[in-house]
Amino acid sequence: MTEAAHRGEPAISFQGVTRLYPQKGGAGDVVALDDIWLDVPQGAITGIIGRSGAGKSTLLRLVNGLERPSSGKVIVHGRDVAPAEGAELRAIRREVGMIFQHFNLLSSRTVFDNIALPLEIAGAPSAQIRPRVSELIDLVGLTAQANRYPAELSGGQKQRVGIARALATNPRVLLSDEATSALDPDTTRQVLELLQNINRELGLTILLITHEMAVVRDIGTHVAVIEGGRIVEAGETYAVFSRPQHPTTRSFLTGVTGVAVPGFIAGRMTPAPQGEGAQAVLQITFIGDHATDPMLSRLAVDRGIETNILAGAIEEIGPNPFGSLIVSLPGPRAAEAQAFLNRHGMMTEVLGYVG
Ligand SMILES: Nc1ncnc2c1ncn2[C@@H]1O[C@H](COP(=O)(O)OP(=O)(O)OP(=O)(O)O)[C@@H](O)[C@H]1O
Repeated sequence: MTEAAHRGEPAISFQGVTRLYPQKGGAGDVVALDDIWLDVPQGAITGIIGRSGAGKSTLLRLVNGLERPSSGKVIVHGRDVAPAEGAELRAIRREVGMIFQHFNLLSSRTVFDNIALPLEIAGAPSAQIRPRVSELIDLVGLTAQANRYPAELSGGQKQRVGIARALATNPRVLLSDEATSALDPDTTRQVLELLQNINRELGLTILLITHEMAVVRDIGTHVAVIEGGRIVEAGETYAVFSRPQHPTTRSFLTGVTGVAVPGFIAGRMTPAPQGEGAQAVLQITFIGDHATDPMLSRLAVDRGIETNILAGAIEEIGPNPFGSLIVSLPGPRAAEAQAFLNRHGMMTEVLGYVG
C-alpha cells in the first residue's frame, strides 16, 4: 500500500468518543472508552492492540453502530454513525464488513449460502447473487468447498467463509474482531496473508483488534495501543515499534520477538541489586540499521563493559530489521551501558538483577 493511499480523509475518525456502561446497584459507571481521538487512514491496515478489558471490542463495534458512544462522534467516510438509524444505518453497515473470532457462520447453510446471506438481506436479485458469490469463493480459495457445511470445514476455512461473507456487499472498510485468535500459527499466517492481499487488491481499509503484537507486526501498517479505555500511543507501525513511548507498548513489543529471560535466570531475578557484585539483566531493542551494528563489542572496547548474551532474536517489520537481545552485565555499570546504547539509537530496559 502506497503512502499516498494513506493520506487524505481518514476512513474512520473517532472524535472525542467516550462510552460509559452504567453498573447495576448504582455503583458508578464503567468507563469503557475515555475521550478517544483516532484517525484510521484509508487503505491502511490499522491494528488496535490492548489487553483484555482495555476497550477494543467496544471501539470496534462503534464503527458499524453495534455500540453507540455516550458522547463524541464516529465518522465513517464522512458520515456520523452515532445518531444513524434506519436506512442511514443500513447504508453505513453495507460499507462496513466484519469478521469474528468464532466466525459466526450459520451451521444449517452451506459455504455458498453463508456468503450469499448479506446479499439476500440487501435484496439483491438471485441472478446477481450467484456470480458474485462464486467470485468471492474464488477470491478466498474455497472453490472446492462451496457446497460444504461449516461443520465440515477447518478453522482457517471457516474464517475464509467469514471473510468472503464480510466482503459480499463490497464494503470499503473491514472490521476484524480477533479474527485469528482461535487459529493455529500456520493457519493464522495464511489468514493474515489473505487479509493483506484483499487490502492490496481491493484497496479496502482494515481495522483489526488484537491482543497479539505479532498480528500487528505481520500486517499492520498502522497501530494504536489502547489501555484503560484510552489510546496511549498511535502511528505508523514502524515508527511506533522503533520508538515506543508508553510502557504498555514496550511490554507488547517485548512479546513480539518472543525473546524472554531464560527460566533459570528469571527465577533468581530481583527488582533491585543485592550487593555490589549483582549483574543487571538488560533488554536491548535494535531497530533499522542498528540491528547489525556490533554494539556490544563497542561497549566492551570503548567502555570496558563486558556483556553475556542470555537470549536474542531478529525479526523484520516490512523491510526493516527489528531485534531484541537480553544480556547481563555488571550492575553498577548498567546506567552507563544504557546511556551508551541509547545514544546509539537503541532502546534499553533493566528487567532486574541477579546475584
Ligand atoms: N455491556 C457491557 N456492560 C457493562 N460493562 C461492559 C459492557 N461491555 C464492556 N464492558 C466493560 O467495558 C470495558 C471494555 O470492554 P471491552 O469488551 O471493550 O474490552 P476488550 O479490550 O475488547 O476486552 P477483551 O479482549 O477481553 O474482549 C471492560 O471493563 C468491560 O468490562
